[in-house]
Order: sequence, then C-alpha cells, then structure tokens
Amino acid sequence: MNIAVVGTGYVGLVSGTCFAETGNHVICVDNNESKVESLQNGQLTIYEPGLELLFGRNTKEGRLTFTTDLEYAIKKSEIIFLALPTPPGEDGSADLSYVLGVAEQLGEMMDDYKVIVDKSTVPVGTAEKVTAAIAKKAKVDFDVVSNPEFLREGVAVDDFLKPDRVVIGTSSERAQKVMHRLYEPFVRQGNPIYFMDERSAEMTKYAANSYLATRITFMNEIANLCEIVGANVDMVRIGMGSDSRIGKRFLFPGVGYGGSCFPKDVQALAKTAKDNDYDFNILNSVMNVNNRQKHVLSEKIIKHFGGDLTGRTIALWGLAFKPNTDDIREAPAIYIIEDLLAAGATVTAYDPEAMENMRALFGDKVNFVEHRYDALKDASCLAIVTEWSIFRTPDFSYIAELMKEKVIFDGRNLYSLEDMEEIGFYYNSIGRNSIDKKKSKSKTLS
Ligand SMILES: NC(=O)C1=CN([C@@H]2O[C@H](COP(=O)(O)OP(=O)(O)OC[C@H]3O[C@@H](n4cnc5c(N)ncnc54)[C@H](O)[C@@H]3O)[C@@H](O)[C@H]2O)C=CC1
Ligand SMILES: O=C(O)[C@H]1O[C@H](OP(=O)(O)OP(=O)(O)OC[C@H]2O[C@@H](n3ccc(=O)[nH]c3=O)[C@H](O)[C@@H]2O)[C@H](O)[C@@H](O)[C@@H]1O
Repeated sequence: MNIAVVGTGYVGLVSGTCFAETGNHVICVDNNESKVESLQNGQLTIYEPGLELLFGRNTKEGRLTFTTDLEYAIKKSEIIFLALPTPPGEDGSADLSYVLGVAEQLGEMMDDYKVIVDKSTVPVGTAEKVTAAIAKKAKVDFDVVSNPEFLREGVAVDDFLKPDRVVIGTSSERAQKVMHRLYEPFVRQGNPIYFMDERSAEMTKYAANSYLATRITFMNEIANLCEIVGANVDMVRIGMGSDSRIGKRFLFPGVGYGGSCFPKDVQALAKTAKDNDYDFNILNSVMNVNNRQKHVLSEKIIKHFGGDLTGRTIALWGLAFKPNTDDIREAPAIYIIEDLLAAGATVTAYDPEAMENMRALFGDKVNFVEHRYDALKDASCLAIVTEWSIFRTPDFSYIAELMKEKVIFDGRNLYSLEDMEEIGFYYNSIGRNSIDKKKSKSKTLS
C-alpha cells in the first residue's frame, strides 16, 4: 500500500518506519526542513532503540522516503496518517490547530479516494471536525478514521510491531477493510484489532493514558504514606501486583509521571469533562498529586542539608522523563534542577541520551558531564532521577572516593536497602525507610 505520514516526530517516524517494514511504501512529510534534510541524509532525528536498523533497511530499499512536499505525498498515497502535535492549549484543552490546519489543505490536494487516519491523540468529536475541514474543499470521496497510538517511547518499535491491540474508529466499511489489511501483519500472534465508532476510539486513548497516570499517582501516594508509617513500598507493590485483578505493571512509584503525553492527556480529558459540565474529580487530584510528586526528591534533599544548598554540589543521574529516550518533555528532572538551583546548589548532571536537549533548556546553569562518575566529583549528594540500566550497579567504593559526602537520594528505588546499609551511605528513596548509619544500625525513618 502507499502511505503518507504527516508529522515525522516520535509517533510519525516510528509508525512510518514500521509500516515500511511490512512492505508498504511510505512517504513521511514534515514541515521542519532541517528534520527532513537529516532524515533524507540517513540521520535519525530521535533516539529510539531498534529504530536505526529498520530505518536503515527501509530507506536503503526505497520503501521509506521523506519530504516537505505535502501535496506530492498526498497524491502518491491512498492512506494518509496524521501524526501531528496536539499540545495543551492555555486552558488545558488539546490544541487542534496542527491537525485541522493540515486537514484543510488535504481537501484541495486529494485527487482520488483516500483514507485519512488520525493517529494524533485528539478529543472526542475530532474525527467529525477533521471530516468537516477536509470536506470544505474536497472534490473526491474520503473517509476519516480514528486510530489512536499506544506506543511508549523507549520501546516504541517493539510496541508498534507487536501491539497489545489496535483500536480503529470508523463507520465506513470501505475504510475498515483498508485498515484491516494494513494492520493484519502486526497482529499475527492473535492480538485483536478492535473496530468501533470514532468517538469511542478517541475516548479509549484518553481513558487508557489517564488510567495509567492515575495508577502511578495512586502508587506515589501509597509510597509517600509508606515512608511516613514505616512500610516498604517495594514490598507493598509486589504484594498488591501479584493479585491478577491488579497486575504487576505500572505500579512503580517515583518522582512523578512526565513525558509529552500523560500530563497533557490527563489535562485534556479533565477539560473535556469540564466543558461538558462533568466534574471529573479523580483527574483533578491526579494532576495535583503529580505536580507535588515532581518536587518530592528535591524537597527532601534541601531539607536534609538544612534548607540551603549554597556551596554544595548536587549530582543528577538521569534527565530524560524515562529511560531509553532523549525526550525531556515534562521530565521531573526539570523541576528538580530548578528547585536545587533556587536553593543555591551547583548542579552537575549526566544522562546517556538527553543531555543535549536539557542543555538547550538550562545552558551553563547546569554542569553537564560526559561520564556518569564525572558528575560526582566533590558532590555532597547523588540524586537518581531516571532509571537507566547503566545506573543500576555502579561501583560504590569509587563513588565514595569521589563524593564529598556519602549521600544518595534515589527517586527510582534502584538500590536495595541492605546493600546501602552495608556500604555506609546515607540513602533515601521513595516510600522506603532511610538508611542512616550515623543514627542507628537498624533502619530508621527519615
Ligand atoms: N510521543 C509518544 O510517545 C506518543 C504520542 N502520541 C500522540 O501523537 C501525536 C504526535 O506526537 P509526537 O510524535 O510525540 O510529536 P512530535 O512533536 O515528536 O512530532 C510532531 C511532528 O509534526 C511536525 N509538524 C508540525 N506541523 C506540521 C505540519 N503542518 N506539516 C507537517 N509536519 C508538521 C513537527 O515538525 C514534528 O516533527 C500527539 O498527538 C501525541 O499525543 C500518541 C502516542 C504516543
Ligand atoms: O500517549 C502516549 O504518548 C503514550 O504515553 C505513555 O507512554 P510514555 O509517555 O512514552 O511512557 P511511559 O512508559 O508510559 O511512562 C510515562 C511516565 O510515567 C512514569 N512511570 C511509568 C510507570 C511506572 O510504573 N511508574 C512511573 O512513574 C515514567 O517514569 C514516565 O515519566 C503510555 O504508556 C503509552 O501507551 C502512550 O502511547
């Protein structure tokens, strides 16, 4: 099949590459000229594990190409995916200007029947708006389909190639057949393709993201309470998660959820509810708790050092909003760095992939280093913010030599309390007792 993907960011580039991998001819369109130029020159514009191999193969074999010319791509394709940004507007609602802006252009450009697929995350009712925008100038038949994307950054290629399910919202039998043919190769292991109406498909996406954000937030609250009452959230998590009604995944407490999607999608769903005079209480709490959780680690650090960090170096390990990505959109690290700088600290930081993006934000206010241990020289505290694998088993004796004070604040619960007790660090994590050898040989509350 001939496919155009409009918007070549995290979703567009991964989707386009994976559709090419199953033998389709894919033209990716973006209005960012330098992005298109890099991709045409074989340079990936995002870090996503596994993408390089597929990108290389499919560009080499001519199935995956890049252009800024929307009209050319539209005329060549029978399926047109919209993978455009839907950032939060000032009032929290999803900004549809990118999606509707392109939709208006499509009407004029289409020269034959097309299936226009909305892959961006959009509020209920958007398929109707897209249809109306295209219809203004369209002279040919077309169908608009809602096909929300559920991939996670960092494992996007795997998620796309082997989705748990594919959700397709359409009332057109013709479009349904096209979409079924397109997605069949991705569900050969028996995972379902669910066909439903457009509004339900649009709502499914927001419901899934908001539920996951709520689940994480619930665990963050449980963790905070565990810390106060002397329970260990890791044990509680295992105890809860082994109930098959609850399940083990997405129960990890931390420094708050970040990324380009959970924060904006929870906000947008709350706004949809408000616009329809429905008070979605849980979502309002989720947003409040998550905003607070992003400051939990920095507040603990500042308190530990008596409220002022002047003259102290705090080292951060991890800047991306999660491991295996260079994405720092709404990353908890941003809030933590701001708090530490405001308290007078010198901040040093290391991340395997996200330093360039964070440097663009903080410039020389933060000392970005090339190797993880370089961040620790003369530091009074190591703060773990993102759980990259490289941070899981460091050389603690070397760390002790480098640091001025043996203090670790761990926002991702990477290390065992027993190990920390043995090596004699002050160790504070999320929802577990602190280890402080100076105060007591046994575990004490922070
Ligand atoms: N990032 C993720 O993990 C996921 C994102 N989504 C949703 O997918 C949508 C896209 O998200 P991302 O890929 O993360 O965004 P992104 O910001 O990485 O990519 C969007 C791309 O669209 C391009 N663009 C903007 N206006 C354009 C225009 N008029 N013509 C052509 N290209 C244009 C931008 O230059 C950019 O390359 C959003 O609605 C998001 O909520 C859904 C699932 C996962
Ligand atoms: O709509 C989207 O864009 C995507 O949003 C999330 O994917 P993503 O944001 O890439 O990453 P997640 O793995 O979901 O993590 C989101 C945030 O939650 C945090 N998290 C996740 C899991 C957990 O147990 N605890 C926790 O704090 C992560 O650290 C991260 O900050 C969803 O998982 C995807 O299904 C969805 O397609």
